[in-house]
Amino acid sequence: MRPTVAPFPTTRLRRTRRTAALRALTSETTLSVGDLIWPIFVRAGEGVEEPVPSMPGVMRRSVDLSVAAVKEAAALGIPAVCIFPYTDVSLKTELCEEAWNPDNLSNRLIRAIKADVPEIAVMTDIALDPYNSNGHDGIVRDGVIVNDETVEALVKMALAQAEAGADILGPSDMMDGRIGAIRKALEENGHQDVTIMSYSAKYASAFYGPFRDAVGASGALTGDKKTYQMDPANSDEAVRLIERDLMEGADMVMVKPGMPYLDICRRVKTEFGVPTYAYQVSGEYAMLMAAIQNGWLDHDKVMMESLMAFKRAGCDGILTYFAPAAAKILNAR
Ligand SMILES: NCc1[nH]cc(CCC(=O)O)c1CC(=O)O
Repeated sequence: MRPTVAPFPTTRLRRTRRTAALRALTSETTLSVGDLIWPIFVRAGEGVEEPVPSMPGVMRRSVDLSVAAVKEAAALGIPAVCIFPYTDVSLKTELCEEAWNPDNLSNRLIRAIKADVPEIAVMTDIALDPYNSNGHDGIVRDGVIVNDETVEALVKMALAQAEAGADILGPSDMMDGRIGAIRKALEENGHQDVTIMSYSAKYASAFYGPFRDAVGASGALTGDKKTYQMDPANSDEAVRLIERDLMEGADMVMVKPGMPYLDICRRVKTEFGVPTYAYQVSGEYAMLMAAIQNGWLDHDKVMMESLMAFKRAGCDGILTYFAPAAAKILNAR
């Protein structure tokens, strides 16, 4: 499509920008509460709420207070939350067994939410990093992140989460073959209606730093994640990964990080037309909040503009730490 423009002054593009009513009529994209997925951090204890220093406004909460927060999110109309556990170092091992413990923090929170706030969709994270003494998303053998053995572990993790009642599984590990293996296991174990949102195009990014603080994985990580996460230079490879994951049984696909990768979002939506999501990650949030706290950017305006940009780029939804704040503004309109 090529928009046509007659020569000035026949066309004056400012005409449709003159009033709020005309701007509303010509607005091409909408952002609504239904587009938001809220990532939350859960920790052990009861009645505990502690701030994540590198993510101003973001908390780690114990299961009871997480449920209360999720209840508020549901009341705001937010359709989904995504759970990330802050795991005590004593539970981290080289084989990451805690990842598929039916009673680990994350699985306990899934059950608690499903019991108290059944209407909200619960999304999970499938990767070994919160449980790995090496801080990697996969099992490490002789310094190598081994693919196939990791996939077996991820399948066990996925089944435990489905068993706990998760609605959306989110494999974020970037191993090869994991979507197919998880889909097959779900089909074989009576979980045919559980959806998978694959972190298909996940880049080896410097923007995940604050998240690794939030889940307590920063100290543990040796080296980087470049042998499994993508090279930020690549775009064609993202298209191959998306197609591969769709063929293996992903229902929804994700691009991550978000703002620096909107070209990838647009390309994925245009080429496949599937439910497409982006993750506005911890570093993007921290970057905006740091400028906001310095008085250099306006919180509400920059938050809403950044979220609208995802919609304009073709995303159907956004994982964002701003979800409750954005929902409040959208509901007040
Ligand atoms: N595999 C774990 C995972 N799931 C989501 C994020 C990052 C989220 C964020 O930065 O907000 C990460 C970190 C990583 O891959 O190192």
